[in-house]
Amino acid sequence: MTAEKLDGKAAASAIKAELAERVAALNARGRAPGLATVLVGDDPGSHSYVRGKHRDCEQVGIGSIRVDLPADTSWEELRAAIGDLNSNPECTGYIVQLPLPEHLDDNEALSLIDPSKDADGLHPVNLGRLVLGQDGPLPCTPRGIVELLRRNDVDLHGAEVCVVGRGTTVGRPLGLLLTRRSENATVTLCHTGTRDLAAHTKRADIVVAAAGRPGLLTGDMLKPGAVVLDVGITRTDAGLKGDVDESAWEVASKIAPVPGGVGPMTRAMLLSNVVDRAEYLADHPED
Ligand SMILES: Nc1nc2c(c(=O)[nH]1)N[C@@H](CN(C=O)c1ccc(C(=O)N[C@@H](CCC(=O)O)C(=O)O)cc1)CN2
Ligand SMILES: [Mg+2]
Repeated sequence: MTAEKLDGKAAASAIKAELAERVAALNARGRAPGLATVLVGDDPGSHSYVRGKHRDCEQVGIGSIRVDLPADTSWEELRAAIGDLNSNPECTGYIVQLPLPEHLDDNEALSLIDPSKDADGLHPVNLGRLVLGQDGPLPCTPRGIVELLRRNDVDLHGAEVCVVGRGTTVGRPLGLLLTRRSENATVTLCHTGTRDLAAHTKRADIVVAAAGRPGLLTGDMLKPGAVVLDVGITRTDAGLKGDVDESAWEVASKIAPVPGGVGPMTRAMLLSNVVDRAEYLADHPED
């Protein structure tokens, strides 16, 4: 068996075309959305993701604001930059690019964002809303995974899903999303403390590899015909490496690879969160 590719690039382009129409309608109503990014430091990966986010905004007609701060930014300076965006009416949503440099705490920074402008769905209030099953912005990678599966007719209802990785941007919120009544999957959340990882992955209909360990998931760890989503991105001298080993292609039925799988969906879902929020504000001007 050679697995079929779950093409995140193609799905993201289709989503962006849909969003461009919604943005044009918002602009015509005088309710233009505006996304801002806050980037601290010189990490080349983060710079490339932020560049991509601004390019995406331009493609769909969303105005964007870029706040780049040096690696030695103090906590007070970061707090001031976030405060400025909280009160800037041209910014309807924004993100703080993660990870921040060592001396700044990611979670403390996220908690300073006005939850109503949290385009990443990572503010504690919005993660709490996800726990409670209330509407709100969803973290972009988990939302992108569910959307990529939906657009490729992969049924989640009753499916056994094994998520490898318990980080706050992917694994943990993905577990919450997949176990909502609307998705109805059964989730096993594995991590570095899991005793026998293969025993869990082998039972799963769908495996999401988000551990950041290149080649971790091999074909012999999969049930034949399983659907696999690779979310681990590691930059090596030989290029980008995902968590999924080549051998998985001979066992799985579908694979979302790195690059070209979940990554482009993460970017498209950020735009979706911004447009969803701008439409809500257009319909509820009193908020
Ligand atoms: N504030 C946030 N920080 C981070 C998030 C996030 O959702 N919000 N996720 C990741 C980084 N990220 C977006 O910020 C992201 C990662 C990867 C891609 C992507 O398109 N990947 C490509 C490969 C790109 C490459 O060449 O490096 C792919 O998989 O095809 C987009 C966004 C951590 N930080
Ligand atoms: Mg830090």
